[in-house]
Order: sequence, then structure tokens, then C-alpha cells
Amino acid sequence: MDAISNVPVPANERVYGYAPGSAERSALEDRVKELAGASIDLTMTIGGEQRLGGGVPIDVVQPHNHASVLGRTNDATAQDVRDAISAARQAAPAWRALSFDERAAVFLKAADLLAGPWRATLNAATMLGQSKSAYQAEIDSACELIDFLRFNVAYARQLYAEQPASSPGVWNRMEYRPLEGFVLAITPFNFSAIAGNLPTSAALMGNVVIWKPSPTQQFAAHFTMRLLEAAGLPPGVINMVTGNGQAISEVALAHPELAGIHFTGSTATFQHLWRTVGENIASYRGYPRIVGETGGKDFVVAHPSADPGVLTTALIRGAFEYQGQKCSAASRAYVPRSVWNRMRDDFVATTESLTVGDVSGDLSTFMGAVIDDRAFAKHKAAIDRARAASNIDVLTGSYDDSVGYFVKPTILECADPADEIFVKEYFGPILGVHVYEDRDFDQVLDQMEGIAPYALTGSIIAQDRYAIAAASERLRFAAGNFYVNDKPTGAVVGQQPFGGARASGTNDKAGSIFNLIRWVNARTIKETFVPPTDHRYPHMG
Ligand SMILES: NC(=O)c1ccc[n+]([C@@H]2O[C@H](COP(=O)([O-])OP(=O)(O)OC[C@H]3O[C@@H](n4cnc5c(N)ncnc54)[C@H](O)[C@@H]3O)[C@@H](O)[C@H]2O)c1
Ligand SMILES: N[C@@H](CCC=O)C(=O)O
Repeated sequence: MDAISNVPVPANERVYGYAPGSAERSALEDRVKELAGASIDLTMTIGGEQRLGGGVPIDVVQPHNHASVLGRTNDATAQDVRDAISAARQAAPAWRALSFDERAAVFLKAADLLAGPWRATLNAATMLGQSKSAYQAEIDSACELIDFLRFNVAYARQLYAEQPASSPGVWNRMEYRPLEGFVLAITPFNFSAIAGNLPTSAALMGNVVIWKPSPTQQFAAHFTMRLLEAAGLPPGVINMVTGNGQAISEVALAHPELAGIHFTGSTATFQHLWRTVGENIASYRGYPRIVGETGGKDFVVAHPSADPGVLTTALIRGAFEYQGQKCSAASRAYVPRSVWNRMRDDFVATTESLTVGDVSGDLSTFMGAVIDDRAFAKHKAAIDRARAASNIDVLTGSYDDSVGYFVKPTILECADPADEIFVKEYFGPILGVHVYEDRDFDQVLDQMEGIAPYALTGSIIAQDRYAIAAASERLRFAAGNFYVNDKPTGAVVGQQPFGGARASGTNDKAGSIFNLIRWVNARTIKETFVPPTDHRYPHMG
């Protein structure tokens, strides 16, 4: 088809409320019940065929009820990864030859299916497998993934329309080719939307993909793969391999056709991937594109002019929603003494009133469990260390893993702004608070700007415009997403392009044109209509 079509103009998906008695709530509750008892094989998908990986089995459980097994997956072996690469290579010529409109239609259809008949399935799977509350699942596995799928199509069209100038007698064109080889998408446990976006954004641009989800997100990833198939994704375009990733590191990172890595996860894993690519650099056909969004130690700085109610809500939502397991979660707060004196008791009491429990069994629950035993052990150690430290006050917080991996929302007050609690990413519901004298606002900005290695998100809470301007300027490089009088979480596709710098990643802004440009390799074509036939220039006489 030769027409240049307009793509649908995207708008952010409506967030359903799941209020008691609503139709969406009862549909979700029904689906949760069905999936909780399903106990399914969480297979790989290679060349369109589902099969279990050949390595050791891994139980995928409900974090808030770890005795309850949702399904079994298996670690992929080196041979599994080789098979996936070979299926991707086989699918590549037909996929990249397909017009953009045909490719885009697959992902637009997936968005519509997810907005309709698949919504409850993906939300229920995310609640059960990742311990998200109904609202946290809805903004992730439904709305954000739908937005990624729709907005990326519009951004891709915008990218393709970017063309060079032409002079008289010449036509210059830019062709946005997919990368030569395969893209490796390695995705984290905490967002089903990110897990869906990393493989699909590269595939939309004509690439073939090997997708390795996190084992603790495998339940929702399994249904995401089925959704893409239902939308008509041809076999082999996205191949899912399961497990912990060791075989991926060994085989895919050493493959000459590794064309790109689309990663989200911890800084340590990303550095391992980048280092391995560096070690193999002479063996690739091209230079692999490396995109990685990683950890954070995200801040909330309050000025003496801050409204204590705004600050309290920003901290409770920013630090404790989804158990603090958002890369954007507020994990350090700097509060002037005058404001702290007015809010402290209410803040601690409200935190203690938050409900923590079985998010999928009782949809009114605010928080679930942390993802697994490793995360639980890390948070337990951080709380025990704080309890033992003479300069840290544990204002509230406790843990219990007898039924689920529960860590109660924890607030640690510490006079030393260089303590570990202001530097290290715990990735859990643990908030460090440093209370400063009101006159020291400038000093605090200078100290906290570089104390942690990350630069992902941060907020200033203030009513004084000079203070907002000062914080915005002084913290210019301390966050890739900066918020004024808001929590540092909850970026919306198309509205707050997301990503951070320093140790937080390459800041290629997921769900934006800046990200999509990493998955194409532009070819410039110059055509001269009436070419010269004499090599001499006027100055030669
Ligand atoms: N900046 C962002 O946009 C963003 C978004 C979400 C999460 N995160 C970060 O992700 C982290 C939490 O996610 P996580 O616990 O899933 O991270 P992780 O690094 O443990 O795992 C991420 C993925 O890498 C895989 N992996 C681990 N070791 C590997 C190896 N040697 N070879 C190949 N693959 C390997 C995992 O199985 C998983 O699929 C936090 O640090 C958080 O800040 C960042
Ligand atoms: N984009 C999400 C965070 C993703 C990382 O976990 C937010 O803005 O809260």
C-alpha cells in the first residue's frame, strides 16, 4: 500500500476506580479468583511455540502468600537462548519488510484488547504475581502499557516524518531502518508496563527481539505474550525466554548479531551487561545500542514555606505505594524543623494506619508484600541496622515473613545526612528523613545534590517561588524527572517522559521519540536528478 496514513491520535487511557460495587471491581475479583488457582506452566515462547525452558524449575508465588504457587517456570538453557536467536533471525526479513502501518496495527490492536477484554487478566496477574493493589495494577499493567503501545505508534510516525532538506535538482531522504541483528529486552519485576514496553517498542520499529522477563514478573509476562499473539504478532518477532538470565548473558551477549539491549532493572545488572558487551566488542557486526534505566535514591526536599498536608501526602504516596518498589519512590526526605514539628505526629499516625496485606484477596488494601525473600532479607537488615544505630530513630516500621514477605511502611529519622539511609537504594518501603534547621535550606540543597550516585526523580515542596526556582536550578542534574509540589512517582506516558541520569541510566526516556530513535539505524539517500557530466569546476578555467 502506497498511501501515507495518519495514525490514531493517542490519549491517555482512563484509570478505572474499582470502587466497591463497581462492574470493573467484580470483573477483577472474578479473574483474580480464576488465576489464583490456575497453577499453570509459565513457558518460553520461541518462534511462536510454547515450551518449558530446559533448566532448573522456579516456582512463581504470590508474594503476600508465598505458599501459594501461581505457576512454574524453568531457567532457560544456553540451547534455549540459541533457539530463540535463531527463531528471531528467521522472522526478521518478513517483519522488517512489512510496512509500518501493518506493524503498528498489531500493537494498536494489543492496546485495544488490553483496554477491553484483557484488562482484568493483566491486572489480576500483576496483583497476584507482583503483589500490587488494584489501583497500582490498573495504572501499570492496564493504563501505562496501553499508553506505551498507542503513544509509541504516534512517536514512530513522527520520527519517520523527520526528513532532511533538499536543494534544487536533488532529493534527500532519510530511511529509518531497523537494527541489523536482534534486540535483547531484559525487564524488571516491578512494572508489567515496562516489561511489555521494552520488547514491543523495539519490535514496532521493525526489529526482532529476545525478551527475558524477571522470574518474579513471569506470571503477568506470560499473559502479555498471549495478548500480543491475540493481537496478531507474527511468530518469532518477540521470543520470550524465561529464568534468571545467566544463559542470556553467556549466549546472547556474545552473539555477533546482538544489535541492542533494552534494559530496565538494577544498576549492578546493567553494569554487568555493559561490561560484557565491552569485553565482546570486537565480535559484533555493529556497535550494540545500549539503553538502560536503572536504580534511584529519589528525594523530596521541603522548604519552610511547604504546606505540611501536601508534604505528608507526597511522602506517603511517594514512599509507600507499591511497597516503595518503584525506581521513582521517595526514599529520602529533607524537612525543615518548623514544618516537621507541625506534621511529624500526623505523618507517623497516618503511615501506621496504612493497610498492609493480601492485595488480591481484599481490594481495599493499600500495600502488599515485597517481591521475594531476597528483598525481604535486604529490608529486614536495613531496619535492624537502623534499630541498632544510635543516631537513627525508627519512628515506625516492622517486618514479618511468616505468610507473605511483609515489610510495614518504615520511617527512619537521622541527623547525619550522609548516613547509608540517604545514599543506598533499598527498593522497599523505607523512608529516611533528615530534619534541618530552617535557615539551612541552601546548605541542604548542596549536601543532598550529590550524596547518592543516582539522578532519577525528585521533588521540591514549597510555596515560596524563589525557593522553587532555587531548588530547580541547584538540583538541575540531580533528577531526570523533577516535580514541584507533587510526589516523585507516577509519570504518565506522553506527559512526563521518564528516565534518569548518573547511575540511574542512559535517560533515553521510555515511551518517547528519544527512546524509539535508539532502535533504528538511519540511512541517508541522496538522489541527483540531472547528474553532471563534466568533472571541471569554474575556478579551473
Ligand atoms: N529507571 C527505571 O525506569 C526503572 C524502572 C523499574 C525498575 N528500575 C530498577 O530496577 C531494580 C529492580 O528491578 P529488579 O530487581 O528486577 O532488577 P534486577 O537487576 O535484579 O533484574 C532486572 C532483570 O535483569 C535480569 N538479570 C539479572 N541478572 C542478570 C544477568 N546476569 N544476565 C542477564 N539478565 C540478568 C533479571 O532476571 C531481570 O529480568 C531497581 O534497582 C529499580 O530502581 C528502574
Ligand atoms: N515510571 C514510574 C516508575 C518506574 C520505575 O519503577 C513512575 O514514574 O513512578
